[in-house]
Amino acid sequence: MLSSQIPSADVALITAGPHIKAVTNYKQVSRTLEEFDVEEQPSSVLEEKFPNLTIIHSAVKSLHTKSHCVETADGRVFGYKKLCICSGARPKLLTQDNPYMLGIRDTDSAQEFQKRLSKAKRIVIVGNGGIALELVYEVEGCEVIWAVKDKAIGNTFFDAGAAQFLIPSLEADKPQAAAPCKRPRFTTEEAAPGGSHIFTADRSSQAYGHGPTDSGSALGPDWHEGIALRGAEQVSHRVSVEYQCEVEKIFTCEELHKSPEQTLRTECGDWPVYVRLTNAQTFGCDFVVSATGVVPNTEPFLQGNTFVVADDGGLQVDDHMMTSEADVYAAGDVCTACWEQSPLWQQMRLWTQARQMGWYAGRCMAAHILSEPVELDFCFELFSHITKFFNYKVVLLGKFNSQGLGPDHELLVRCTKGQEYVKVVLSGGRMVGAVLIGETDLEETFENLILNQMDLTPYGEELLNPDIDIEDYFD
Ligand SMILES: Cc1cc2nc3c(=O)[nH]c(=O)nc-3n(C[C@H](O)[C@H](O)[C@H](O)COP(=O)(O)OP(=O)(O)OC[C@H]3O[C@@H](n4cnc5c(N)ncnc54)[C@H](O)[C@@H]3O)c2cc1C
Ligand SMILES: NC(=O)C1=CN([C@@H]2O[C@H](COP(=O)(O)OP(=O)(O)OC[C@H]3O[C@@H](n4cnc5c(N)ncnc54)[C@H](OP(=O)(O)O)[C@@H]3O)[C@@H](O)[C@H]2O)C=CC1
Repeated sequence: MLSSQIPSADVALITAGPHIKAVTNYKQVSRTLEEFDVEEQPSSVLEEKFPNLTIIHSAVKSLHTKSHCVETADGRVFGYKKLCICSGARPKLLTQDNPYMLGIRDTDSAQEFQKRLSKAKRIVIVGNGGIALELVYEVEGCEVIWAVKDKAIGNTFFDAGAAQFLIPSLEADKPQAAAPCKRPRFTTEEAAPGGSHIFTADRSSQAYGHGPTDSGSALGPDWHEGIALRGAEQVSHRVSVEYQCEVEKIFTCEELHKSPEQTLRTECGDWPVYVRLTNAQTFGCDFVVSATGVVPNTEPFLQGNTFVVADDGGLQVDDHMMTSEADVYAAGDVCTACWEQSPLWQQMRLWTQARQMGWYAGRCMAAHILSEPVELDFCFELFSHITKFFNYKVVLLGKFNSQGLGPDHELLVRCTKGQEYVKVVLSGGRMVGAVLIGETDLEETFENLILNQMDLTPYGEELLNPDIDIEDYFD
């Protein structure tokens, strides 16, 4: 964006990773919904496209905001007029430096996971968000113990109703895999019918350890396509969910023998590592995956500077993506949106938002240089995300999980077992959020209803009547 907005300016992209990730097959699905792939591309492709762009492969070691320069690990110093920090995030592991604990973020950590999985008979996955949801569905040939601290699966994306809809997919055999990806999207250095029903719910809603200098870009959508996630056993799916529990202790047999706790010693068997959960169950396994969220990669930028950092560790940015330091912007997973937000948008650390923020930050930087006005982009009006879980298309809109809403909101749900799950969140009779699982074809209509804040009270439950063509209805 920056290179195209100011062709006369020198633009440098400094990256610690060996590859450049590019957005391909971009498709605007509706006003705010977008779909795209993420692929590695040689630096030369981008440099050819933008003659004013130089790509520098080295990690930033330090930032000197007063003198407006950055120093890279290979000893070079680059001055800047404007700087945008887009250093992403890294896995927030349960424990650091445990050889039996893995996080998944980039190509290298995904390959390490794949390698260890190929020899594994049982793994424990901790966490209840995006990565855990993907892994429990994709992993085959290995028993999976999934420890979640909530009452239902997928708390970051779903409520208990949607979780209930998805659970049978974990228990059934997986459908025949789709045509395999012709080529892997990422490389490493080395290898360049049930019946429909409708009801109104009640009113209360219900690996790693890489430092910043050796971290690669986060994997993109469909990262597991093209890599086999198969363990050492002849089983398809075998997932046991341990609800409402956290990890109390992770230990090896050797540690156990030295332990004064007699009771624990009896739990020792042939597994390399053991996980004791707060529900008093202990599981031996080959390794543990900590899929417990991310921490923004801010380290090399903080020292000697006075950035205001948000509670979640991200660099605070205003509605122009500016940090508290002059001429320094931030976008993507590393930043925390601290402007007065639209009541229908919230930040989630996702590809979609990283792309939108990067694009908007580029526009803001250019506008500031050219002394032009710039307004907060429309994409921040409404939260929207398209993804896939358990082989279902998933669309999330607005306050899809009733985030921040008081008790006076209403949920409408329509569910057809094995086919679709549709949930609408209404506040004061107006639609403020929706979860669409399956091929519902409702995203555009619901997006419009959320954006135009039409009073839907007269329609009541008819809103989700499967016999009414809602698209026609609101045309
Ligand atoms: C396994 C997995 C699956 C995911 N699936 C999805 C999905 O399906 N849909 C979705 O929307 N989101 C998904 N995400 C989230 C998404 O990948 C991230 O939100 C997104 O990549 C953030 O983009 P970013 O540019 O801010 O950070 P990143 O993609 O992490 O890029 C940060 C870049 O900064 C570089 N860097 C870091 N420190 C330095 C330094 N000191 N000097 C120089 N360079 C540095 C890194 O090398 C990297 O290139 C997934 C994440 C993971 C881990
Ligand atoms: N398809 C998609 O859109 C995908 C998106 N992603 C993104 O990639 C990033 C990394 O994914 P992921 O690591 O799954 O992060 P998420 O933020 O999605 O989920 C983290 C999960 O771990 C839980 N958790 C946090 N701390 C602990 C703990 N100490 N013990 C047990 N559970 C804990 C969180 O609970 P709580 O919320 O209560 O803190 C939450 O359920 C995220 O930004 C995610 O949005 C990843 C994969 C797929």
